[in-house]
Amino acid sequence: MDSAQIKRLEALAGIDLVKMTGTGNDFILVDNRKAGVTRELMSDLALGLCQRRRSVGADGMIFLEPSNRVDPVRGTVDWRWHFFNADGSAAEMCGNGGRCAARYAHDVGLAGEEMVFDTTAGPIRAWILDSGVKLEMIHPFGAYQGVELEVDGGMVKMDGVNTGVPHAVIAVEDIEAAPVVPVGRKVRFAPHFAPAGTNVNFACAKDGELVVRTYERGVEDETLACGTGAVASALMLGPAMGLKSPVRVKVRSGEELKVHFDKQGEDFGPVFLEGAAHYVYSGKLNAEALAWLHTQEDSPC
Ligand SMILES: N[C@@H](CCC[C@H](N)C(=O)O)C(=O)O
Repeated sequence: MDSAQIKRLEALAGIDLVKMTGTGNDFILVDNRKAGVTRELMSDLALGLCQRRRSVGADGMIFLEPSNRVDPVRGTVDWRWHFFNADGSAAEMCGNGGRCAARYAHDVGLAGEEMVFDTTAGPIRAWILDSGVKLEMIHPFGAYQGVELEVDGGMVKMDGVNTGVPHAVIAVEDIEAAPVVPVGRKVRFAPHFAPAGTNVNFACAKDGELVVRTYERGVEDETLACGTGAVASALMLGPAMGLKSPVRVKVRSGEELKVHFDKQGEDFGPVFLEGAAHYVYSGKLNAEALAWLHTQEDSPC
């Protein structure tokens, strides 16, 4: 990133930021009606602010804007988002970010307690509940079973499905010992999934729930939770492991998500994701939060 772009980003100093967490997956949110961040700055702003220890730190950044679209199936769309992973890449959908953004949209008056918002993956219906937020997900697609890939000389078998973003799901016996980062990263970048890549989940059934750990694309690490990953794992492994809808999914933070579906043959029926969405803090952007970008400037040589 050149110094002119960093200056344009620093000129956003003073805009309001909110930090939220959805079961340990954390996000910076911006009400873009007030902030007015232009589309061409969003990815770099996300990259700048999501850096942990040197900036705000988050798994992703979300810009919320009003919408005037009417969806033929889900009706009036209240607002739309631009979602970015911590590495600045745009993602089509995010389950934990979706719950956080829905609560924030409600609180800043972009929507009522029931709403529809637009993502790149399609419109999502959301409900604000006393216990958290519930999302009606997009219709999952592209399900596959039994794909085997060679990783470090051994074969790794996986199922997968797109629940808004692509997910591979690997069943394991011992979730604590699951090689989430070393194997997850190799599967995520495997030529089989190129060019989009995939998120990679490791899951096992324990005490009547599904325990899931996720290597996230765009964060390029294990995160404490992944909503679309919880949904993919519940859909692909839940029934085979004897877990009925709603499947309770325990994520790496130790918190729980609920996945509702109605599997009839190949069809999953309407799919819902339910869980917590909490505020962490609200503040104003300080230009110094982007200071670390200066050390990343393109070198002339
Ligand atoms: N954490 C999210 C998924 C965010 C997008 C993902 N990293 C991707 O690029 O596919 C969730 O809760 O679903």
